[in-house]
Amino acid sequence: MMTTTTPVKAEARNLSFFYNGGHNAVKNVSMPLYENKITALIGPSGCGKSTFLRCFNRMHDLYPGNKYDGQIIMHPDDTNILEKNVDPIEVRMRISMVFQKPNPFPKSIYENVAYGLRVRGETNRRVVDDKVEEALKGAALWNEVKDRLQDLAFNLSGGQQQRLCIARALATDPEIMLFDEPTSALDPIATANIEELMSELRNKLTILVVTHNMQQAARVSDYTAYMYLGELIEHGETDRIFTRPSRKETEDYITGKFG
Ligand SMILES: Nc1ncnc2c1ncn2[C@@H]1O[C@H](COP(=O)(O)OP(=O)(O)OP(=O)(O)O)[C@@H](O)[C@H]1O
Repeated sequence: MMTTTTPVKAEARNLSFFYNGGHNAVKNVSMPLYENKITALIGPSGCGKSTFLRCFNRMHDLYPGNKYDGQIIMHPDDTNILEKNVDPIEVRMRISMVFQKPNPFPKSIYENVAYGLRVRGETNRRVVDDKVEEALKGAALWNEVKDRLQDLAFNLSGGQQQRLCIARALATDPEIMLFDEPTSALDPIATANIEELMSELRNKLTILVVTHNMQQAARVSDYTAYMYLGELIEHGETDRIFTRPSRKETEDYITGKFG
């Protein structure tokens, strides 16, 4: 049984985010990500789920004029990853991201997975080989690609490409993985594979996943957060959120009366 003593891996503290021009897409959100747990973010289109998720790996830094307010604290080191003096590249090694559509680089399967290690400056061939193998195994793709590591990544199926992107994200040993609607471009079988993989990955890292699919949130997550108009309406254990939500807005959304 889960208890309130579950360790917190990271937490948003009074986090707000403003897009260039001032649009306030995330409003004063405080929320924990429990360690070795999957937290699902649900809510109607445009409520700020992706914006919130992208704060965790400083994706918004890539566009000038965007502004964060508040903190995202990583534990156990208590680093506020939004601090100006924290290197966003390092943050992205610790907190990696998998996107909605598989987005492999126009490189070989091997080089896709080795990418983060090369960025880190790893040149030892043996070390890179081992890491690539480990990451592909971690992403349940090794058996399918071990004899064709030099093939172009684009030759893989959509579901394989998404697992390759997970392997690429795993290669730098992240502590947290962010998934932004990771299965919305995939068929039901590839979706089931990714969901199973997420459940396994939870044993070694912490996951935050945005999903439109409430069945998916109920199936894969330990905690669920419901967002609306940039605000966090409710956060709690998934079983409770889906059976006994404490806010009327959450109930209306999950029962399909709204959104
Ligand atoms: N690059 C951007 N510049 C300005 N506003 C943006 C930008 N991206 C998103 N927004 C706005 O921020 C708000 C939140 O968008 P966001 O994509 O985070 O919502 P979402 O809940 O993930 O939606 P969806 O489920 O449709 O993906 C929306 O009002 C959106 O129009």
